[in-house]
Amino acid sequence: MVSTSVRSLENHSPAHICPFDQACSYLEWAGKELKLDQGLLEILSHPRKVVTVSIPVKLDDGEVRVLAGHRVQHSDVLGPYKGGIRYHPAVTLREVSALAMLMTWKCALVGIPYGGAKGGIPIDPKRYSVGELERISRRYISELIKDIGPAVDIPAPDMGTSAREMAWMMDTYSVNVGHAVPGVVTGKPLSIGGSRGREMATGRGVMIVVREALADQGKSLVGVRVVIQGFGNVGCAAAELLHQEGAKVIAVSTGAGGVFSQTGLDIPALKAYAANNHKSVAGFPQATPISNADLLTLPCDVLIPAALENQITEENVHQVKAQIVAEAANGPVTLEANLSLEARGVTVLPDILANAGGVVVSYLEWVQGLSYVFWDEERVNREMEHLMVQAYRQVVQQSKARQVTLRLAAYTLGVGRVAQALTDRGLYP
Ligand SMILES: NC(=O)C1=CN([C@@H]2O[C@H](COP(=O)(O)OP(=O)(O)OC[C@H]3O[C@@H](n4cnc5c(N)ncnc54)[C@H](OP(=O)(O)O)[C@@H]3O)[C@@H](O)[C@H]2O)C=CC1
Ligand SMILES: O=C(O)CCC(=O)C(=O)O
Repeated sequence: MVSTSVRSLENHSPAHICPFDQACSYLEWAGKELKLDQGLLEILSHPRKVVTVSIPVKLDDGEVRVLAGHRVQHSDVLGPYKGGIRYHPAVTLREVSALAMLMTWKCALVGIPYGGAKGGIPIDPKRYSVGELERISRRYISELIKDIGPAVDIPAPDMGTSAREMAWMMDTYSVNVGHAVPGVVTGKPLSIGGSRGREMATGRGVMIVVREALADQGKSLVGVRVVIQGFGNVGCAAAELLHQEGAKVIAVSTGAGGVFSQTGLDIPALKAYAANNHKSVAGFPQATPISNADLLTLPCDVLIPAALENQITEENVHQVKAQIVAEAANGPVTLEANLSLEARGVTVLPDILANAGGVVVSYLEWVQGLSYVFWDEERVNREMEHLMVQAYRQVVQQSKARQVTLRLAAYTLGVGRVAQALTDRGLYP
């Protein structure tokens, strides 16, 4: 019944493309390729649990506002629910449900023992003070106290949240249960059991997967022209690491617009500039301003959407000129646009593979916490790289074996593993 309610909710997605319908379409595509029973697909297209809580918050000026806080738990067939928490004005229950489903396939694909979940609050964090954000985060987690835990559901950062919010959430959970429980969230500060390497992990995973895809085409990262939409946790780390490896990052953007340089941007200087400019890249010297729409259609070798879903659609896909599209964001390319890119021979590195570095290091953080042994950054990066390269290779192998694109290969692996586990556990038929 829960999923019926998710499916019947109105879509308020900005581009009028429903992220949950998109996620279900990708699932149906994989299910068809795997010849899964309709009943099994029906189970997989329904989140197991959907929670929406009210978050009353007293603002600094004395006004009381009641916010909605969502947590969608899609599947726990392979292990505890796992997935980030998003603070963004466009958050809806359907979007969170889509992102929760993607987490399930992602964890299964990279072989970590988790299910999938996601959370979100429809707010623009830039419009709230630090004190207000702390009150919102603490109340949200208090309301979800019975639904989360280190063996039940483990949140992490996503858009608009970071180690700071995870620390507040870990503290609130711990105070409620009466003792410190670092394992209830990942992406925490190092001081309370976070892992070295987590902050850069998603961007590092993107760099690794792009590097492997280029190597399969007989190329290296050196001199490759890269365009990145989004300069937050993921986009900035990807830019920095690709720049370090010799790639030429020619354009990046934030919500307010982007900057472009034909000869390549000085990424360390741009990072420092954005840090002092409210995280915006606008006005960066020695670069030309560019709109987000134009940035997506720049001639380049690698295009990395690292912001929101539904950025490459039927409307603009024919103008995309990249040879490789690496989905650092979740769901940035619609199914129709993906088919169009694939038909033109563009290599699409799908989200559940390309951005899995974050959840992989979250897993390594959880493992370190449970064993009370913490690793140096070199070891974390090595273990992560091993899992990412292994997943990439499995996707390539599946693509060859089934004669399908990397997208369908990744989805058949992720969905197929969850379907197998569901059957083995006796949950189906
Ligand atoms: N954090 C993580 O570990 C992981 C994140 N992801 C995914 O990566 C994506 C980005 O997440 P993350 O980097 O953490 O989020 P952040 O909040 O750290 O950064 C988001 C970036 O995207 C920009 N942005 C927002 N809207 C637009 C827009 N319409 N056009 C261009 N840029 C825009 C923001 O700019 P501004 O500040 O102006 O709004 C900001 O630079 C999301 O899809 C997320 O789900 C996936 C796996 C793990
Ligand atoms: O690190 C995590 O647990 C989740 C990261 C995430 O939300 C994602 O991969 O989309």
